[in-house]
Amino acid sequence: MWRRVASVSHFTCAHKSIVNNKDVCKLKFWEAFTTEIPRKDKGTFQRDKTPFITFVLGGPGSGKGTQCMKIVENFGFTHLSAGDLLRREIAANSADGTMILNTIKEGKIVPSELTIRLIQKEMESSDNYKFLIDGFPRSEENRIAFEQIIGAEPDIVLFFDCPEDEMVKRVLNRNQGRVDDNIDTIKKRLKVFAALNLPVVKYYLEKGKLYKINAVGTVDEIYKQVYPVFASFNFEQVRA
Ligand SMILES: Nc1ncnc2c1ncn2[C@@H]1O[C@H](COP(=O)(O)OP(=O)(O)O)[C@@H](O)[C@H]1O
Ligand SMILES: Nc1ccn([C@@H]2O[C@H](COP(=O)(O)OP(=O)(O)O)[C@@H](O)[C@H]2O)c(=O)n1
Ligand SMILES: [Mg+2]
Repeated sequence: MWRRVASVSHFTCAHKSIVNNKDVCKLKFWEAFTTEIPRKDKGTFQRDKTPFITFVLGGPGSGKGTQCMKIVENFGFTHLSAGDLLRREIAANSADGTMILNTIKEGKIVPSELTIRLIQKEMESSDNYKFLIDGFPRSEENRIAFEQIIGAEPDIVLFFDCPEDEMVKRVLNRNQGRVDDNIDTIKKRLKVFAALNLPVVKYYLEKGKLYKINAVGTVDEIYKQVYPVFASFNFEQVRA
């Protein structure tokens, strides 16, 4: 039913980045990573165990998590939401739990090393090689620290472009009991998004890795823009 569309909104041949990631495979993290992970894909996508990393960016309520669930369902990615990993630390009363809670309440960014450690742990314990890293990097500092600690860059970056009033409406209706889904914190998060996250979006636009998605419309309408991005890589489809 789905067909690859010719006008995928990207700014370069995203396959080009595969070459980049083969280079970073020489780094320590990926050496350990790739030797431990058996290939499960049978598709035409040839990466020889090299991780395929997608960063998923967008303001609060732009629909990142919702679209990630659909990508997981269709293309068998492992979804790592930075926010969910941080909230799990709070729920587990970990040593950093209180600091994370206070940071999230203020709509600020948790120190990069901590968030990256959580992401790295999940990646290393996964037997998948396809990752959606949702809500990360939230700042240039996040981005640079990931490159330094993990030694890799994303293959592609999705950016869900959504007007502020729509994001506010969605967050206020989210009803997940989150401490940051109130109007005061949302205002702070939107400011942080504009000041710290949009420069990251610009960086990946200039690098030719960005796929800008119009995040206004129904979930299915938005996914019709997302699907062809992944279909173009010929991953084995879990469900059509
Ligand atoms: N296209 C859409 N139209 C209306 N509501 C949406 C849409 N996509 C997601 N939502 C709802 O908006 C809220 C925020 O979505 P979510 O995926 O959690 O966004 P994010 O992870 O970017 O903060 C959720 O309640 C979700 O069900
Ligand atoms: N890379 C990240 C991601 C989230 N966070 C914190 O976690 C909060 C919630 O992130 P989230 O990704 O779950 O939020 P949504 O964009 O999904 O609404 C952010 O507002 C930050 O306070 C962070 O500090 N660093
Ligand atoms: Mg989310």
